Formats: sequence, C-alpha cells, structure tokens
Amino acid sequence: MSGVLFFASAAPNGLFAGSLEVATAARELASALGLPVVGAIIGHDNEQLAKQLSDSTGCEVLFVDDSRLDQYVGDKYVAAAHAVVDALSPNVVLFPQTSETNEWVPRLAGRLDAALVTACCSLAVENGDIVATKPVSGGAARAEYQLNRPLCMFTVAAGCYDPLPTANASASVRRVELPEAESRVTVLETIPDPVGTGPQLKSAKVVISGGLGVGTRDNWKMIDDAAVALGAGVGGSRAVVELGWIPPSKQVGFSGVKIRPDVYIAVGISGAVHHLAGISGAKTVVAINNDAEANIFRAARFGVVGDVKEVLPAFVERMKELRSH
Ligand SMILES: Cc1cc2nc3c(=O)[nH]c(=O)nc-3n(C[C@H](O)[C@H](O)[C@H](O)COP(=O)(O)OP(=O)(O)OC[C@H]3O[C@@H](n4cnc5c(N)ncnc54)[C@H](O)[C@@H]3O)c2cc1C
Repeated sequence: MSGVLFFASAAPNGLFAGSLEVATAARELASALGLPVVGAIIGHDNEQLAKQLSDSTGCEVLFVDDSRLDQYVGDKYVAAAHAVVDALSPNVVLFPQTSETNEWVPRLAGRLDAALVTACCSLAVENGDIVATKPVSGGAARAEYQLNRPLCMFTVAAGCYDPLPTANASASVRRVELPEAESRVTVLETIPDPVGTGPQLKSAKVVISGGLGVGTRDNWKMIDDAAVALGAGVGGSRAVVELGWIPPSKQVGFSGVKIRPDVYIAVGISGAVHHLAGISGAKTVVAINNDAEANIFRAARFGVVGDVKEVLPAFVERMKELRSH
C-alpha cells in the first residue's frame, strides 16, 4: 500500500477521544494526496475496539491483539507498530499525541528511518508536499515543517481536529501478529490517576480550572465543589501542578492537555500564553481574577474582577439557581 495509516489508542471505556481526531487528520491528508487511508490499533482484547474503529471511520483497520500488550511497555508497542507498518508499507503515519506515543513513536521513527514531527496542530498539502505546523518557543510562534524521507510520521496534538463523524460504513478488520519483542522494562505496579470521579477533562463539556490565585491547597476544595455542582471536569495551570495540588494529567496548556469544552471557567489563572495554548478551542471562556489587567480577560467572553473566595461560591450558587428553573 502507498497510503496514509493512522493509529488509534484505547482508553478505559473504549476508544481514546483523540483517535477520531487523528482519523479526521488522516482522512483530510489522504484525500489531498489522493491516497487510501487505513486505521490501526494495538493492545490486548481489542478486536471489538478495532471493529468499532472500522464502523466509526469506514476504514479498514489492522489490529495487534496480544496478552503481552496488556500493560503498556514502550518496547512492545514499537514492535507491534513496526509489524503493522511492515504489513502495509504506508508513506505517511499519524498517531494521537499522548504520554505513551511521546515515548514510543520517536523510537519507532528511529527504527524505520522515518522523519517525524511531534505535537502537530495542522497538516496540509502544498504542491504535493505535506506541511506540518506546530507551536514552538512555548507557544509564542508557529513553525512549519516539510519532511524529506520516504516515510513521514506525525503525532497530532489533541483538540486540533474535530472527531471524524461516524461513517456507519464498516470495512474489514485484519489481525497482525506481534513478533518476538524483547523488553528491558518490567511493570511492577500500576497507580491509577487519583482524580477520576467527575467528567473526564478531555471530554467534559464544562471545565473549571484553578491557578495560583486559588491561594492554597485547602482552598482547592472550592474548585472541586464547584466542579461537582456544575457537572464539570477539573483542570489547572502548570503552577498548581508543580505545587502538587492536582496531578500532571490535569494540567491544561501547551505542555499539558489541550481541550475544547463548550465552557471553560478559569479561576485565579493569569492567562499566560502557555496556558491559553490549551484552550484555544474552547467555545466560551469565563474568567475570575482579582487583577483587571490579567491576560486571561483577553481570551474571556465573560469576566469577573474579584476575589476567588467571594466570587466563585456566589457564581456556583447562581448557576445552580438558573439550572433548577
Ligand atoms: C515551556 C513552558 C511550557 C508551559 N506550559 C504550561 C502549560 O501547559 N500550562 C500552564 O498553565 N502553564 C504552562 N507554563 C507556565 C506558564 O507560563 C505560567 O507560568 C502559568 O500558567 C501560570 O500559572 P497561574 O496562572 O496559575 O499563576 P500566575 O501567573 O501566578 O497567576 C495567578 C493569577 O491569580 C490571580 N489571583 C491572585 N489571587 C487571587 C484571588 N484571591 N482571587 C482571584 N484571582 C487571584 C492573579 O491576579 C494572577 O492573575 C509553561 C511555561 C513554559 C516556559
């Protein structure tokens, strides 16, 4: 095959949301290049997921299903993806950008002598060449890359493409065997993400995020309580992640998660360019900050200048009242 291959990822309850965003990027690229598009997924007990991916995208899907892939280990994912690429011989391969693909995709690219651009926010075709765009210099500038190898790979940052609309046109799924995969890594223990009860940050329609302006770790309860009252996902700035108030998986921004909720409520967040890079796709931004000059107000449609401790509880009460009518 000469074509575009995209890899999907699994999440605890099905497909990782970014999988269908990458499918959109792959479909657009394949159509601009006049090439076919095929999907792939790696894991264990994932034949149903492969079928789901095929039903959603209408693409043929290759899957590697092996008990040795039950727990994530980079070496084994490299071996599995290598087997899929060998089975197809694509000229372009796309992956969702996740903490796992950040680890194993560069190793796969090295092994296959492929050119790779990570964390792309758009892929276009100009005069027959693929041009990948990504933020650089902490999000202050955008760089364009044109690759010069027969095999080109890209990881696609979350939130940059809309998920591919469901095709309802199932194609075939095909199993690829995992070859012998030596690994120097043994998983001793898996520690689940400690903050995981509310809506997931990436898929929540409403997200409330706190920054240093929340004041103390104890005050963070205000954010959690507001999230429960509003049915919102919880996020935060890098500053509060560094203080250990929330886990790194909840960091919103350039080096954290990029999200596209309907409503993003930024509480005590200054609106640094690195933070705003994570919410450029949010439909409506609401900001609470005691500094009227804070940069977050430039990105906000609604803003309240005031102390978090006074404004947030009143805001939540009012939201509850409005919702009860
Ligand atoms: C390469 C790089 C990558 C980065 N990636 C990220 C990223 O992914 N995500 C991210 O968030 N940051 C990132 N940063 C850090 C970023 O530049 C900022 O330092 C960070 O976002 C600031 O966090 P903050 O808004 O919580 O804190 P601050 O900038 O300190 O802002 C706190 C805000 O709270 C307000 N405030 C204070 N007290 C109150 C009160 N009582 N009531 C109401 N408001 C109050 C203040 O007016 C201020 O605006 C990155 C930096 C670099 C260099």
